[in-house]
Amino acid sequence: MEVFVNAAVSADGKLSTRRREQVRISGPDDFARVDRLRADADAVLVGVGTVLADDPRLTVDDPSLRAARTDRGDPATPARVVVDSTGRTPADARILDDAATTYVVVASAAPDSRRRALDRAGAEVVVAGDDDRVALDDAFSALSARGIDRLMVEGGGEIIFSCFAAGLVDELSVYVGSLVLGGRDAPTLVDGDGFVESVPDLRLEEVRRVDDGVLLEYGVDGWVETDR
Ligand SMILES: NC(=O)C1=CN([C@@H]2O[C@H](COP(=O)(O)OP(=O)(O)OC[C@H]3O[C@@H](n4cnc5c(N)ncnc54)[C@H](O)[C@@H]3O)[C@@H](O)[C@H]2O)C=CC1
Ligand SMILES: Nc1nc(O)c(N)c(N[C@@H]2O[C@H](COP(=O)(O)O)[C@@H](O)[C@H]2O)n1
Repeated sequence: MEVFVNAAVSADGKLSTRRREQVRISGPDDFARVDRLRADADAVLVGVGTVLADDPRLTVDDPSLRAARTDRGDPATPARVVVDSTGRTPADARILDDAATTYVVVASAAPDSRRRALDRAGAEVVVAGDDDRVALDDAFSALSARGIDRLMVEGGGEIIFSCFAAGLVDELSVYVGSLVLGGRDAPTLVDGDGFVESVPDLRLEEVRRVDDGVLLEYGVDGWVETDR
C-alpha cells in the first residue's frame, strides 16, 4: 500500500489553535489541490481526534473529479477511515454519512456497545491490534485486504506521528500558510512522543508557492540518526 500524508500548518508548524478548532490555513488553490489528492486516493484517513474536533466529511467536492472517478469504476468519493481505539466516533458524525464507505478501526478492547452503535450508524467496523490501542500496521493490512492501495492520511498530529513511527509513510506534503497560531498545547504536524535518536529522513522533492503560502513535498527515505 502507498501511504501519503497531507496537512496544512501555520508558519510556526501548528495544525490548529490550542482550542483544537478547525482553522482555515489553506487558500482556494490549496483546497483544490487537496480535493485532487483525495480524488487520487482509495481512502482518506484521520484520527478520532480530528473527527471530534472538526466533524469532517472528507469527500471529493469537484464534480469533474467525482465524474472521473465514477468513469473509471470507482465510487465518486474515496472511502473514509477513522482510527478510533475505543469507538468514540459519534453516531451522528458527518463522516458516517452515506457519501462513501467509512471504516472505523477500533482496538480489540473497544466496548461491544460502541461497535454495535457504529455498525448501526453505517460504519464498517474493523478491529486491528490485540489490546487497547489500534496497531496501525495491522490496520493498514486490513485496509489493504479491502482493496485500498493508495491511502491519504490527513491528520491530526497524533496519528501522523504513529504513521511515521511505524515506518508506514511514503510521501509527505505540507502546506505552510502565512499565519502564526502559537500555543504550546496547539497540535503540530507530528505530535505523539516525538523522535529522539533516530528520526524520519525526508527527501525534498518540490517547493512551490500556492495561494499566500508554500507547498513542500517530500519523499520518505527511512531513518537517520540525529547526531549527524
Ligand atoms: N490543518 C490540517 O491540515 C489538519 C488539522 N487537524 C487538526 O488536528 C487536531 C486533531 O489532532 P489530534 O488531536 O492529534 O488527533 P488525531 O486526529 O491524530 O487523533 C488521535 C487519536 O486517535 C486515536 N488513536 C487510535 N490509535 C492510535 C494510534 N495508533 N496512534 C495515534 N492515535 C491513535 C487516539 O484516540 C488519539 O487520541 C484538530 O485540532 C484538527 O483541527 C487535523 C487534520 C488536518
Ligand atoms: N489541507 C487542509 N487545509 C486546511 O486549512 C485545513 N484546515 C485542513 N483540514 C483538514 O480537512 C478536514 C476537513 O475537510 P472537509 O471539510 O470535510 O472537506 C479536516 O478535518 C482536516 O483533516 N486541511
